[in-house]
Amino acid sequence: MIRFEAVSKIFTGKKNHTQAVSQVSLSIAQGEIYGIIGFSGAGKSTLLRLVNLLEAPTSGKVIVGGQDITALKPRELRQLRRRIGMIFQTFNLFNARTVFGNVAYPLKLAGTPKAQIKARVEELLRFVGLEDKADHYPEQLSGGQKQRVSIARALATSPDILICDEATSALDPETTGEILKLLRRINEAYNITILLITHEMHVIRSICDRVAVMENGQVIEEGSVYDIFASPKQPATANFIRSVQNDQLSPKLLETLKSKHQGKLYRLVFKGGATSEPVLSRAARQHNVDFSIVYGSIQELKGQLFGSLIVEFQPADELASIDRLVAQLAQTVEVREVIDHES
Ligand SMILES: Nc1ncnc2c1ncn2[C@@H]1O[C@H](COP(=O)(O)OP(=O)(O)OP(=O)(O)O)[C@@H](O)[C@H]1O
Repeated sequence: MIRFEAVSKIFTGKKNHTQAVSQVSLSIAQGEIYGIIGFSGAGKSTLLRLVNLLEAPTSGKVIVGGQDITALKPRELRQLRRRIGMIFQTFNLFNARTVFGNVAYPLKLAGTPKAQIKARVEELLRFVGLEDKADHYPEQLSGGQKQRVSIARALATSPDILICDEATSALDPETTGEILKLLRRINEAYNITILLITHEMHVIRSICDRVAVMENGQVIEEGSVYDIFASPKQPATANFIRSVQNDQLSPKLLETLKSKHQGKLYRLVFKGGATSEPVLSRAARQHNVDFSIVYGSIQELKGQLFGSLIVEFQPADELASIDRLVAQLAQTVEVREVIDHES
């Protein structure tokens, strides 16, 4: 379906050159959900943009559906782009157009008759669960709803490939889960090949079939999600996976922590906006629970903060409810009780 053959991309500036993609060879089968991971600057976005020729390769071939796209004429390229939908972290909706207008846009460009546009847009809005929002403007929608609109727009011309550039990175955990479910449904219903880049390992874990790891413009490792996670071969892959998971405690450390803290231990994973809110102290006060932070880390990845804390909860008085506290926290952060081993 998509094949990169020894593809390189060099950006040439006035003073210096940047080799963003270096001799990449990869094959992505039709109907696969394929993830690309790697640290910032590894070349992921550039590789993605080569698939619809938003960037042209400096050398090598990009074959899509059996066609070498670098050899296409402008008209053929426009046709190719109709077969490839793309969604972004920032949604990239037209703010001055309604939801209907946004989804209809690519069909208008393709010269589709009005009645067909109406039927197709209504079908797509039903598919993404936004049939009642056709007349709304993007600013009236939540992040998750905006991403649904951009997905409907990307699907308008019935593409066989959907490219997702950090599509869930601006969303909270629950909305991320819903969008991932939708992507899975699209993949199954239409047999669309999905190529995505993300720095969120749980995205890879929950929907991808295979994954490639990039470093310095090269694909250093590639394989099934299970193999890459369970037994990374390259030290850089292991390093990347550890750094973004950042939450595996060694059994020895866990044992030490549990021996020092008799109360219930919970792991809280904060991401995005939740890292700057006093969610923990507020909820603990409300439910009369004392907490102490046992272990934790905060890291920055692609400009976003990710925090992982292990906290001990103890009732402050007879009105305390740890269960209610946990239920409240679970609305904004991931919460799980720390048991004997961590998976
Ligand atoms: N248009 C451009 N002009 C010059 N250099 C560029 C351009 N686009 C990307 N680069 C450079 O190419 C390299 C790879 O960038 P790319 O955005 O593909 O990486 P990435 O893995 O997607 O990173 P991130 O996760 O931060 O988006 C970087 O060194 C970047 O600065």
